[in-house]
Order: sequence, then C-alpha cells, then structure tokens
Amino acid sequence: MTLPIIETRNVRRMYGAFVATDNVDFSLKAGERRALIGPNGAGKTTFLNLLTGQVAPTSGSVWLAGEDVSKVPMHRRVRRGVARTFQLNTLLRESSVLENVQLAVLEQQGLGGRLFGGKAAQREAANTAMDILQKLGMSSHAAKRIADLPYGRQRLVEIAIALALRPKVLLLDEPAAGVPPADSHLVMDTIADLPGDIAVLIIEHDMKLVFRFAQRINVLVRGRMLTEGTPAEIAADPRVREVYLGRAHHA
Ligand SMILES: Nc1ncnc2c1ncn2[C@@H]1O[C@H](COP(=O)(O)OP(=O)(O)OP(=O)(O)O)[C@@H](O)[C@H]1O
Repeated sequence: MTLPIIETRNVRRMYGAFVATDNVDFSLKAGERRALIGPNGAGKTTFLNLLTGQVAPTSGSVWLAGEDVSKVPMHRRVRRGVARTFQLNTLLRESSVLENVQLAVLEQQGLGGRLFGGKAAQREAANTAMDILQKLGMSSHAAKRIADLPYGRQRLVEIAIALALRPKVLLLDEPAAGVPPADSHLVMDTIADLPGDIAVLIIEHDMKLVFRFAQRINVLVRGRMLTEGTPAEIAADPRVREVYLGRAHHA
C-alpha cells in the first residue's frame, strides 16, 4: 500500500476575490519525481506555499502521510518532513557553505537557538553537513564563503540546506532560476541524484530539466490543475501546448 506522502483535497486559496488556487486535488507518493509547470502567474508558488503551510487554504485540506495538516504551522510541517527551497537565494552570504548547512542541521535537531551550547552537537552537525555536501559533490567548496561561490553552486547549497532538514518531501521552487546555462548541468545532475526515498516536487521553467527529471508532470493554469501525465503525454497534449508550451517560448 503506497499512501500519498503529501496530498491536497479540493484545496482553494483566494486573495480577495481572486482565486489563486482553484479546488486542486493533488497527491505525491514516497520517492516520486514530479514537476509542476504552468504559465507565469498560474499559481505554482502559491500551491507550494499551501503544501508548506506558508499560506493557509481558504477551503479544502492538505494531508501529510494520511494526516490533515491544514492547520499545522509551517515550522511543524518542516519537522514532519516537508522542506522547500525558494525562487531566490536565501543564504547567509558572509558565512561559509559548511556553516550554512550546519545551521540547518542544528535547526532540524531543535538546537538552532543554542548558539553557545554543545560543542559536541556543533561538531556532529558539522559532520552531518559535510556528509550532505559530499553527496552533492560540494565538499571541496565547504570552507568557501557563499559570496565567493558561483551562483549555480549557491543554488546547490540551498538544496543541501533542505536536505539537512531530513525531508520526506522536498519542494524545489525554480532551482535553476538565474543559473547560467554553462552551470545548469550542476543543478540538473544534483536533482537527478537526490536520494530515492524522498518525494520531490519541482517547479521549473526550464523544460529540459523538467523532462529529464520528472516521472509525471502536473500542469497548472489560472489556479486550476489542467492535467497530469507522463512527460510524453504532457508533450503530446495540445491543450498544454496551447496554454503553456506555446507561451513559454515568449516568457
Ligand atoms: N499575497 C498575495 N496577495 C495577492 N495576490 C497574490 C498573492 N500571492 C500571489 N498572488 C497572485 O496569485 C497569482 C499566482 O501567483 P503565483 O506566484 O503563485 O504564480 P506562479 O505560477 O508561481 O508564477 P511565476 O511563474 O511567475 O512565479 C498571481 O496573479 C499573483 O499576483
């Protein structure tokens, strides 16, 4: 029995009279690789925010491992295994790569606020952070300041931070945004190699990345889920071409 790890039922989000998310049913199983695409302003980020708890549903519900978490705040959903990255860089630029990831490890352990306590905990967190960086091929950059790192690698640090939270579900919001084409393979390879037990949902405008990575793709248009299918089905769907792929060339 594979229960969805994360699910929405008839979820709706209004901003005043504007419907940003229009009665969406969605579910993701453990280890799935899924992409969410749609034109600019379709409501992709809002939908991600509904999953994390950053935005509350106007109606409908969000479920995590079979439990209604619609009223569970974001920090507690993180504890239960929902991690995300953001469209924009949110790193501590003057700190090292290792320090950034180590901080996330300590947060995950509930030790984030204890700045002066627990040398052993600090050391252990540094080891865990180093393991994560190694898996992402980033160990040789561990001591570098974020500010001195190429942008593509900065995006990988954000993924490392999300992994430090030991997620069951990883939500990636445009992980390749702003990364120069010469470095985008770094992001692509990292995402392709993420641990198989983590369910991954990616919002991405780069169709090469989407089609390489996703087992299934959801298409969101004006807050509504237009369709869901395999990459081949989505590529062949004339409605998708009309509303999304056609316009994406001009985006
Ligand atoms: N806090 C808010 N208040 C009012 N309107 C909002 C708010 N957040 C989002 N919206 C509106 O909801 C719609 C969907 O926005 P959202 O950012 O979710 O779309 P998106 O698909 O992620 O877009 P993009 O691809 O450009 O990032 C937009 O029209 C946006 O203006």
